Amino acid sequence: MFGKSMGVIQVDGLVKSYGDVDAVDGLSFSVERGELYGFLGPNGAGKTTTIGVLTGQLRPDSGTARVLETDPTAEPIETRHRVGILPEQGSPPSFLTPREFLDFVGDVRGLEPDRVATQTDVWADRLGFESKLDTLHTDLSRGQQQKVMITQAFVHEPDVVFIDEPLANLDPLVQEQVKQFLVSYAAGDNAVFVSTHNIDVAEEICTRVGIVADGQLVTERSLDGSDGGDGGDGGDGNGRGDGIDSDESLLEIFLERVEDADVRDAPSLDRLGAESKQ
Ligand SMILES: Nc1ncnc2c1ncn2[C@@H]1O[C@H](COP(=O)(O)OP(=O)(O)OP(=O)(O)O)[C@@H](O)[C@H]1O
Repeated sequence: MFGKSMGVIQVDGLVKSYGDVDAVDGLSFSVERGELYGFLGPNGAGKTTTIGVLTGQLRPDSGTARVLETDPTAEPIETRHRVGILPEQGSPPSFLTPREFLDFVGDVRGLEPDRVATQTDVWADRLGFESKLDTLHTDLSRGQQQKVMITQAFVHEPDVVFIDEPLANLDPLVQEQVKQFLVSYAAGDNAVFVSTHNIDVAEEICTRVGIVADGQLVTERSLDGSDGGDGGDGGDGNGRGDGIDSDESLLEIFLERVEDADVRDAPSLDRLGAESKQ
C-alpha cells in the first residue's frame, strides 16, 4: 500500500508561524514502518509544533503533512483515531482513576470494552501500577501519572505513535522497560516518533534521528547501521551525512549542526543530558 518513498509519516515543506516567529520553517522528512524515529532539537526548535500539526491540533501555514495517508489538518479526528499521542505536558484528569480514564480513551479510540479491560491489565502489570488502577489521579505521583499517559497512547495498539519526552519522571527501572517496549513496538511494523532532548536515549533506542534547529531539519542520521556512512537515506551517496565523520557521536553531530544553524537560544548542555560528557 505504501510505496517505498511514501512514509507512514510524510512531511513536505511544512511551515508554521506564530506571528513573526517561524516555529516550523520548511520541514521535510518521512518515517516508515519499523522505524523508531528520534526528533532531536534544542528548546524552541519547533518539535512540539511539528507534532501538533501531525496530530491535527495545529493548522500549518503551508506545506503538507500526511499520517497513514490521512491529512491531519483536513481530517484531525480520523488521524487522532488511528495514532497514539503522548503530549509533552499532558497529565490524566485529576478527577478520574486510571481505569476510568483508560476506559474513556479506549471508547474514544473505538476499542471494545473487553479489549480495553485486557489492555489496561497488561499495561498496569507491565509498568507496575496495578495497585493504583482505582485511585484518583490526583493522589498519584508524577511518575505514576506518566505511566498512565504512556498507557493511553498505546491502549488501542496504533500503527503510529507520537511521543514527547517518553521517560519524563520515570524511575530508572521503568525507563528501561519503556525503552525496550518502544524498540519492540516499532520493530513490530509500527512507526514510533519520539521528540526528546535526551541524546543518549535517542542514540540507544532510535533507528534514525532527525536533528531540528530553528524550524528546519539540519541533518538526519541512521543509527541501526543501515546507513553505512554512505547516505543511505537519500540513496545517492550524497545524503545528509555530508561533512560529518561517521564515527562522530550523536552529541557531537548535534552540537556541530545546531551551532551551524546559529540557533537563537543556545542549547543548554545540561538539558541535553550531556553534562557527563564535558
Ligand atoms: N502558541 C504559541 N504562540 C507563540 N509562539 C509560540 C507558540 N508555541 C510555540 N511558539 C514558539 O515557536 C517556537 C517553536 O516552539 P516549539 O514549542 O515547537 O519548540 P520545541 O522544539 O518543542 O521546544 P522545547 O524543546 O523547548 O519543548 C518557539 O520559538 C516558541 O517560542
